[in-house]
Amino acid sequence: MENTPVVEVHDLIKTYPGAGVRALDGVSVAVARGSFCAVMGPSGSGKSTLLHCAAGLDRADSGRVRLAGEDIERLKEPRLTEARRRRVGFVFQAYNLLDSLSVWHNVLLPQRLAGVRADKGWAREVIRRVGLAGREDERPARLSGGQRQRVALARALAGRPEVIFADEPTGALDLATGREVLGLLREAVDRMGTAIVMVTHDPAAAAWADRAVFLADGRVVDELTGPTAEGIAARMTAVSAR
Ligand SMILES: Nc1ncnc2c1ncn2[C@@H]1O[C@H](COP(=O)(O)OP(=O)(O)OP(=O)(O)O)[C@@H](O)[C@H]1O
Repeated sequence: MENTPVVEVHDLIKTYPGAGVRALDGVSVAVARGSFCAVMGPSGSGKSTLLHCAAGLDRADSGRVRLAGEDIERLKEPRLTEARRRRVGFVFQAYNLLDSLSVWHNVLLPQRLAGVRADKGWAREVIRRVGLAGREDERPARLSGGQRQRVALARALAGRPEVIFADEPTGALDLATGREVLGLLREAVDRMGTAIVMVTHDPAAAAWADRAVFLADGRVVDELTGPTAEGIAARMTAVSAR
């Protein structure tokens, strides 16, 4: 079990209704437990579609999706939602916090929705780890972009997911704030053993990952292990010129 990839997709094909081209055209990727994988590629190459299908937020037309060894493409609702809530955390570019709730209640919301008893001690700990101890009662609207993304990360970590899917998590942040958030994602991998799959356009952000996978026209066309920002930028130029 320990050696099973935390995310494994095989030969995913997806076409959106009405769209002529395949958003995913036979994608296979495996992400090791406790590792950090960046997904890169030109606009429209299928990055978000891959993330959504791998996380069980959307269904591919065909292919296999395994989360922590469980075949999720066969699961019907509500079991798919349950599997997602049990195994997966999400961080989005737009934070997706509820302004009507405090930081504390935003962090606990996924567990409330799942109807499971929240681990409040752990929630306090992850809020501390993202640097927001003492801000639990505040509303997200009063926080900066970087602080809101820290709340979103605490919310993702509070359920002890095996993997966090992050879609452009630093896309709305300035450089320095983005770096702080990437440092926290890296810490979640190194200290908590959470795997992260992160879609990004930014080579400097992808360089925080252990591995970068490159998509073009719905296919995996390249990958780099132990990537540097320069190495990634060079590959991106090559991929975009295809
Ligand atoms: N809801 C949708 N309906 C129709 N077509 C879609 C939909 N979502 C994505 N597509 C198409 O699928 C392809 C892949 O899109 P996707 O958003 O996955 O790419 P991406 O690499 O994440 O792009 P970006 O970097 O611009 O976010 C594109 O051709 C896009 O136009």
